[in-house]
Amino acid sequence: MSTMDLLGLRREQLKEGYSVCRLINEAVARGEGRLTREGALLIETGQYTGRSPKDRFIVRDEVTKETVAYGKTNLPMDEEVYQNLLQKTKEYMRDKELYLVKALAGSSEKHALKINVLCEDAAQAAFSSQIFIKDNEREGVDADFTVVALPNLKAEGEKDGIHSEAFIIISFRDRLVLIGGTKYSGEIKKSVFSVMNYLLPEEGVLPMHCSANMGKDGKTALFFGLSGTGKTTLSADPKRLLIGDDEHGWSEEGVFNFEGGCYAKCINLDAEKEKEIYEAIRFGTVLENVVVNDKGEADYCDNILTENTRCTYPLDYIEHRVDEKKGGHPSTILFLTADAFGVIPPVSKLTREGAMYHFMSGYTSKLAGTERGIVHPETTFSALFGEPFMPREIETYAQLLGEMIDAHDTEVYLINTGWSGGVYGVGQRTPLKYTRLMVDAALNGDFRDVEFVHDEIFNLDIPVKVPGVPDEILIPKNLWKDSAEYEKVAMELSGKFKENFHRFREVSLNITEAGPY
Ligand SMILES: Nc1ncnc2c1ncn2[C@@H]1O[C@H](COP(=O)(O)OP(=O)(O)O)[C@@H](O)[C@H]1O
Ligand SMILES: C=C(OP(=O)(O)O)C(=O)O
Ligand SMILES: [Mn+2]
Repeated sequence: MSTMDLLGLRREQLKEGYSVCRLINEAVARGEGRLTREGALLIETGQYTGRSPKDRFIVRDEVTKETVAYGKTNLPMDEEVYQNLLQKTKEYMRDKELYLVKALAGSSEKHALKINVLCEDAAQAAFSSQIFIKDNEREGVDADFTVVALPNLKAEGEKDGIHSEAFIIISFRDRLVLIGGTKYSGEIKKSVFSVMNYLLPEEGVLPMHCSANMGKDGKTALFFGLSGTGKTTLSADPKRLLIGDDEHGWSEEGVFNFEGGCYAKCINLDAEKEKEIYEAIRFGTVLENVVVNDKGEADYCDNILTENTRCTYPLDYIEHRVDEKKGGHPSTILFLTADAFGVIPPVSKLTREGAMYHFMSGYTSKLAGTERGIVHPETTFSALFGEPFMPREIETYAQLLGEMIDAHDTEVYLINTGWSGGVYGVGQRTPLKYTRLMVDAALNGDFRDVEFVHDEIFNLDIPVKVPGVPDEILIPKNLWKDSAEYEKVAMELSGKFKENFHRFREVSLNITEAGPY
């Protein structure tokens, strides 16, 4: 059965081939949003201003029951519950017109997925056109995967066998994503990401929650990190060319972006410190939950609606970019972590085993806003720096990374973009300008001739010099007033690492021993 038939849709219901300009005009005419002084489309998403992991399900079927790592992050949904919500979705759409956005997930000819996004809101259709790779020339309505985004369709929680009025359901059998009850656009992009992350390992491709850019020398760098750790901010660098800010695949040909646009945070956005992003906010950009006054002026410091304010713009709004959205095999990988305890060094070099250890651990903090219910930084171990988006067993991805970094001699660093010197609330987040200098040093090869000191708690090698950065901030202990307190907090965190790593029983001793002592 075709997806159109499965959804009970007739071709006349679909508004297809609309330009972004037209979608934005319609969004304004329909009262979904308004234009800011810079011409960006501002929308408010209401109750849901971040992702809702408890409402995201993968339908359990004959194939997924063997291949999806069901559990706390990949919540199973029974066929019956799915059929009921599919039926509700069909009824809801019966007499509606929907925007059809044809797009590609993946800038690789070989590994791209043809996707259709069906939206009830013009604003979400504009978002989808900007975040994905446009594929307007494609004829017909067939696609490899379809996403249906119906923010105004609310489920009935327990009565429907789910937890709230929101649902994000992925069916791999029907090649369908159903989203209802939430207007947060991040759900659309991250569900397509999850789909790619399930499909690609079967093609021998490693899907990654990372940003990517390229130096003037043509060398590619990847920045892995959970939300809020700096993927988007650090990869938008005028000295380098941006490939993408969030989702990439690593294949036999190199690195490719899944997307055609970026989804940047706007909170405290500063015209000088984050110039590239600031200047990307103009006509065609979709702003979510930013506070804008009657004159159309944005106040990026206002977090009254959420800490997780966002802007979406196509990659070509960034001046320094790689139009093909592809790069070679990465020379350097940076794992970004936001340590809320202030004990992880701001930059350290990882051995091959250390890289595997930290990739599987994915230690960081969940920062406020991106997930429902997170108000303060909360310690978490999110394997692969993106566990919520990875449907398969962690080891599947880790093994692929190991093979890739071996084959391409990739150097790996751990960068703490979080707090340094004292527990959360006391210390301050490492200043962005210093993190940028540490990233520069790693990417320029400046650490090749520098001495390293060994961190005796975390088993990390810390460079003693970074051009432009005061030496003393490189060693966390220096920033603590009370070194006994430092030791106590560091040992506690080291214990958490070990406790977490117990989940990986099959892993080789070399990798386990590359973690904290
Ligand atoms: N040292 C730092 N490194 C990176 N980002 C920082 C730093 N200090 C503060 N920030 C802020 O943290 C946020 C990082 O978010 P972002 O780059 O969107 O992360 P991601 O893309 O990984 O979700 C930005 O708002 C940025 O201004
Ligand atoms: C969009 C999200 O993530 P990121 O901040 O990594 O882009 C998200 O987690 O909803
Ligand atoms: Mn980002």
